[in-house]
Amino acid sequence: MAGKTEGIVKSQRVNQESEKDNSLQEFQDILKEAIGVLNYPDQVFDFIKTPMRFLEVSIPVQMDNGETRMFQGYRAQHNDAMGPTKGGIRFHPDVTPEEVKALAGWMSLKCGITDLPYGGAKGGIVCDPRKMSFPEIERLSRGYVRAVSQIVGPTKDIPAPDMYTNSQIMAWMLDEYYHIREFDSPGFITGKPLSLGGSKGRETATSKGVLYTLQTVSDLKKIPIQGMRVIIQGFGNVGSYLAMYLHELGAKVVGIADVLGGLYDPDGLDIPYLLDNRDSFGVVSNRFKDSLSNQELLEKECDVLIPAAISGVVNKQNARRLQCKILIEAANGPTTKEAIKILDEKGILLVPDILANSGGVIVSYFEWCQNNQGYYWTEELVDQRLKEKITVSFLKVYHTSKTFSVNMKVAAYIEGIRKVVEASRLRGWIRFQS
Ligand SMILES: NC(=O)C1=CN([C@@H]2O[C@H](COP(=O)(O)OP(=O)(O)OC[C@H]3O[C@@H](n4cnc5c(N)ncnc54)[C@H](O)[C@@H]3O)[C@@H](O)[C@H]2O)C=CC1
Ligand SMILES: O=C(O)CCC(=O)C(=O)O
Repeated sequence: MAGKTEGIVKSQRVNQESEKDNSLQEFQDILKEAIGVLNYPDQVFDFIKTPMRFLEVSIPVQMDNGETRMFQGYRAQHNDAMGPTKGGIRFHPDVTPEEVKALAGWMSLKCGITDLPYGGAKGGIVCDPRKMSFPEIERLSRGYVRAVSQIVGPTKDIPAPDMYTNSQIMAWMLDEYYHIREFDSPGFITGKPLSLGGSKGRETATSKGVLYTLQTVSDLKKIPIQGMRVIIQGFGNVGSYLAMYLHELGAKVVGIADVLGGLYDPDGLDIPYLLDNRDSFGVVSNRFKDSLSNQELLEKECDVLIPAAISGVVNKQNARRLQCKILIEAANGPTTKEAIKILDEKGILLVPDILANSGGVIVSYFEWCQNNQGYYWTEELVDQRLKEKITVSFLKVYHTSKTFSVNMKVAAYIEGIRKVVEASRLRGWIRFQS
């Protein structure tokens, strides 16, 4: 085993589970607070607190042993006033209807903040892809598309990757959709492989977006990225590319974690080595001997803490012990509302998920535009437009937080809600005096 990382780090085989998933309640509580700041009537809260459409499906899948197993799947469409709905599909054993509904609501706000012509959606399947063969995952992916095909489509609801799904799964889903609809539009799904109409830069878009928000914060707070000590929880699509970019820019990535535990080195981890040795599910910590748990890692000293895995990991149990100056939410919903209050008291700046991780959906939008045009952009153009859009969105939210004297979380909700409500009012779906 080579590199600086040898012998220093490791983790217990502790799967750091979040508190019981409370995402929908979290979404609704902050929604209510932001609607109060905007002085909108209570009916606005009732209008957007839950998705306008929610589909639950049972998917029969033939397993490799010949038996049929049933899987539960969901698709939530939060609000389509701004355009077709948009959002990823998550494969995870802990997926619940409430979580999918919250994730769809967050997508609406994310699209509102970033000015995308979409509403929010999200899908999920209760499964553990780490324990399935590729043919089983393919049959499940195709079965999901058959089950939800009535409500999705390039002008209705456009799926994409999320946790434990990737471009190969998008390719199977696209192929299945073609069989069902006989409508050859690659714009049915984004995050596809390049050879099937994917966009350059989508694979790295979410991590690039997080990086650009961090660069803006670094300028505002005068903390240079060079030498910045960063801890990242999650070493999958988002966390691993982010670690690589930060490492290349001279930051010291002192900690990373995956589902099995955390690795820590105050002198900086050997990121290229870890990238070369992680498996296809973003796990690398099992290559090292135990010394540190995933939970302990979050509490280590650093300048910037970036949860990039699951929800609820920063909560009232550990928030007081955090030692970072800035927390950037790359995952969806990693910080509970009680924890956000504690971070406010401690003077820790939180950059919220619906802003920080919006790079993924921004480049998904670019992919959909390219599919609709049939004209494909260079990686430089994608990157330049992503940087521009996410930086403008960041500054808008930052300005709103100052105008209303609220934290960045509430400010981001305010910006998202404004757009969803404006589009809904113009359509005549909701009426009120303001
Ligand atoms: N992929 C994308 O484009 C976007 C992803 N996100 C969010 O970012 C987060 C990560 O997504 P991806 O990187 O795509 O997922 P991924 O499936 O590529 O990687 C997930 C990573 O999290 C780790 N992990 C899983 N459970 C964990 C736990 N209990 N404790 C610590 N680590 C754990 C895994 O070991 C893996 O390293 C999710 O919250 C997702 O919703 C948000 C916007 C877009
Ligand atoms: O790329 C997309 O359309 C959606 C990505 C996503 O699911 C998210 O931002 O949480």
